[in-house]
This record gives sequence, C-alpha cells and structure tokens, in this order.
Amino acid sequence: APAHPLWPEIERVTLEQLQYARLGVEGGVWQLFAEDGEMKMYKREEEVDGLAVDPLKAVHTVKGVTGREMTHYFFSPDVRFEWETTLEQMKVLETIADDTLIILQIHKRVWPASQRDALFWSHVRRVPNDTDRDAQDIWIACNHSTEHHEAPSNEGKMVRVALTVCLVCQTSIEPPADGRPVTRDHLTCKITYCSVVNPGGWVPTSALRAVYKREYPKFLKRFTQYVKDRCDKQPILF
Ligand SMILES: O=S(=O)(CCO)c1ccc(-c2ccc(C3CCCC3)c([C@H]3C[C@H]3c3ccccn3)c2)cc1
Repeated sequence: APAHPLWPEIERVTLEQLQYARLGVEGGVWQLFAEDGEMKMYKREEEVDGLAVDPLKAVHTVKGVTGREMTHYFFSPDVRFEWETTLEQMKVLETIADDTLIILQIHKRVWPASQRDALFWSHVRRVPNDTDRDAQDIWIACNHSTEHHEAPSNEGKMVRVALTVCLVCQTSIEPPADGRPVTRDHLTCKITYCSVVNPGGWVPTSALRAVYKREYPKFLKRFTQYVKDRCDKQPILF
C-alpha cells in the first residue's frame, strides 16, 4: 500500500463506506423521496448545529455496464465536467496513486446558498466478493473531505462543504444459454450511491432540502446515462 499519511484513513473510510452501502435501505429509517424507473432515492432527515445534513442513499440498476466502468468514470477527473453540471472549477491537488487523488472542486452557486467548494480525497478500488465466490468483484469509489496545504480553508471567502460519498457497484452476468460470448446485453450493474454533505455554513433547511430533492435525482440519472453512452459499443472492462 502506498506510504502516504492519509493512507490509513483512506483504507478505513473506504471499507466503512462499503459496509454502510451494503446495509441497503433496511430498518425503516430511510424515507423514499424520489423514484425514476429502477432508481430509488432515500434520505434521513438529520440536523447538525441547526444545519440540515440529510444522509442520502440511492439504489439503481443499470443494464449494459460493469461496476469497474461505472466507478472508473465516477473517479476520473478528466470526464467530470461531462456529467457534473453543478461544477464550476476542479483541480487535482495531489496524485497519491493512480487510484487515489486529492481534488478541490468549486461548485456553482445553488440559490439560496452562497457558493461552496469541496476538498476531498478520491479513491477507487476493486473488492473481491467475500460472500458469493462466483459473483463478480465489487467496485467502490469513495470521496471524503480532507485538508490540504494548497487549499487552506478560505478565511471568509467561500464556504467549504464537508462530504463523504461512495459509489458501490456489483456486476452480474446472465451468461447466454448457447455458450456464445458475453455481450453488454448480458450485463447488469447494481449501484448504491451514498452521500452525507454538511453544507459548512447556514442554508435555510427547507431550501436546502428542496435543492437536494431536485439535484440528486438529476445527478445520478445524468451520471449513469453518461456511463452507458460512453461504454456503448466499447469492449467490456470487467
Ligand atoms: O458525488 S460527488 O463527490 C461527485 C463529484 O462532484 C458530490 C456530490 C454532491 C456534492 C455537493 C456539494 C455541495 C452541495 C450543496 C450544499 C449547499 C449548497 C451546495 C450539494 C447538495 C446540493 C446538493 C447537490 C446534489 C447533487 C449535485 C449537486 N448538488 C452537493 C459534492 C460532490
């Protein structure tokens, strides 16, 4: 494992997020707030210091792509502006490894909130499926707020959000009966997207919840469609 001071935290948070995502939406604590075809979005209403910090969990099933492809495009900074419509600026501050970056993002102003930025490490990893041997490996991408000397907290300029986000993907293959090669028609990717965003500064709770309700479904729908379009007619990456 790379000898970087953040590595123990990256390892711990990534595996914690994997377990958290795999809990699914049991227990009746999750409120379904948006549905679109296979995509179901749940939230829990929580406040920290009077700020709405509503954990979000979305489950979705996408045909024709693998978990490796889905998490690759989620992780890759090179394509982020192609699907992240709320992004204004992005800078890779540090490349810790080819699967681990530190990124500074400035998001567009989302009325009535003032403009915000996010500084986080971003990591993607394949996790062997420990429960089901003949299942495909699980892929996880995780973004978690961090500090960095090149992005000092803004001393009053921009509000910095704190976030922990994960995208966990499990691919299944329905093999063609007659032993023909596997094509994208035989692929199904089950996705769990989890996010906890602390807005970092005052936003009216009702307004923030309205923004979440509008932005998250749009975001996940657009992102998954982007990956399907990118992968269509391309060789499958397992
Ligand atoms: O999954 S990622 O890592 C993808 C890489 O970009 C991610 C996702 C979401 C955010 C984010 C950052 C700021 C806000 C708010 C807080 C107060 C005002 C802005 C929100 C809330 C508004 C919700 C939202 C959800 C989805 C997209 C945009 N907006 C979300 C950041 C990163």
